[in-house]
Amino acid sequence: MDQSSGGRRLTADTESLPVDEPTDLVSRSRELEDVSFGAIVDAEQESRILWATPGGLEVVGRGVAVRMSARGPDRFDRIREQASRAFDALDHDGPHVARPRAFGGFSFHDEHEPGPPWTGFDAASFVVPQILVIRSEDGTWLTAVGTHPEAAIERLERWHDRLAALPAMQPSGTGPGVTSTQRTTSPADWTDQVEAALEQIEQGTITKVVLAQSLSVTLENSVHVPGTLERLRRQYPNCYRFLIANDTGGTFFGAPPERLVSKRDNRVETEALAGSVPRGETPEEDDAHAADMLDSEKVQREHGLVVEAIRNQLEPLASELTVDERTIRRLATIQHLQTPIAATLEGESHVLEIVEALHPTPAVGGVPPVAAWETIRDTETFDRGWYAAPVGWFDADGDGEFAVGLRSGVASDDTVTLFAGSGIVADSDPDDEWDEVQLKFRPILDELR
Ligand SMILES: C=C(O[C@H]1C=CC=C(C(=O)O)[C@@H]1O)C(=O)O
Repeated sequence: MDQSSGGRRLTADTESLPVDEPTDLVSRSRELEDVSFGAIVDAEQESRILWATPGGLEVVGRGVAVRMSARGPDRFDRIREQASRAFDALDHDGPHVARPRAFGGFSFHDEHEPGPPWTGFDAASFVVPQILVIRSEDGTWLTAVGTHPEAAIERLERWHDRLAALPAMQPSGTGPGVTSTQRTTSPADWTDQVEAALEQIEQGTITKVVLAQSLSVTLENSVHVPGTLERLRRQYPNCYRFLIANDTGGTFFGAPPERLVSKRDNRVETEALAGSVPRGETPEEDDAHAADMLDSEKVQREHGLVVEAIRNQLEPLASELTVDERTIRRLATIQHLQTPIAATLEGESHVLEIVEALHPTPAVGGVPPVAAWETIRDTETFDRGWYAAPVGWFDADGDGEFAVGLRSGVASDDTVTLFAGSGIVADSDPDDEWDEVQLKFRPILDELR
């Protein structure tokens, strides 16, 4: 079975596919002349993905060879079970860089029920696309995935011809224009929310919580997400870029600065990214803001909580763990405090196990995690959906890479809903935190204007 429209659905509650039935995924690859990635994902009502890393890997995918989805607290395990059914008998003929991967992500919390603007975004959902174009230092590759060799080869050849007919370059265009914006949280509500969180911090229920806001942006014209991402690439070249479009019309996209995890064999790299100051108008002003952040006891404490939580989560899985020096991460509109963290895994782990262990770090959740989540749930008046949650890919070996879905928005029709948050610790000032959240809306908002 190899349906062009839906692919095989491996949902957690589908009992018709026995757990141990090997599925026979076949993939075939061939090298390509360069093609326009934007043009490949420029389709409507079809599942599409785009993934690009600061390290230089870029992937676009179309169609669904296999779909995996799950809900509930064991959603990470359920996806892994479905992945092993899909990938165990994989027959890939092509270089390693061109291998098939499953792309997707998770909602922030496992209680998530998809509804507008998150229609079609389950608590966990991944696809192995039927067509992948992969660009890296090893060249540009086209990979076709099917359920038997003839189908994969036929698809490969058909798409090779089709891509040759596409423009090699596509203009990235201009923003669609903003008609109006609507906040979920007024400045007065925000002050109340932050003060209530500060009270909880004083009482000792929590030490840190990341509170977020959402901003619904009504557009003059519908947004062209691939073009928006191309413009974001120029502004934020050292950030991830992603697009996940499901076949019901919703597209989650963004340019997050934060890596949740990358895993290759037994090597894991992650980071703590927390603490923010604006960019300055001049290099001197930039440096002064950065120096303020380095000197701030409050920011150091806020950041330290993230480093400690990541260390505690990774240590039981690692034979060696290194925490690097804190540095300044400078982006076009904001600067952050960043600590790279790396580990060698003790045994064999799937990247999804690491994702599960780390998410949510206190850079997007809080300390302690359960009480912080309760504060988020009781405070925020909107659904975080996939905002601030893991988004990325894994392969048949259990390797993969995930970013944190920040500096992001979900687009449908003429609306994009943006999300941004900020870490609240003792001594946080509601007005400063408000300003910080507005800065974090800017990457996407600036490209929509
Ligand atoms: C929660 C967000 O940012 C996180 C990442 C970097 C700095 C952060 C901060 O300083 O609060 C946040 O932890 C967001 O962008 O919505």
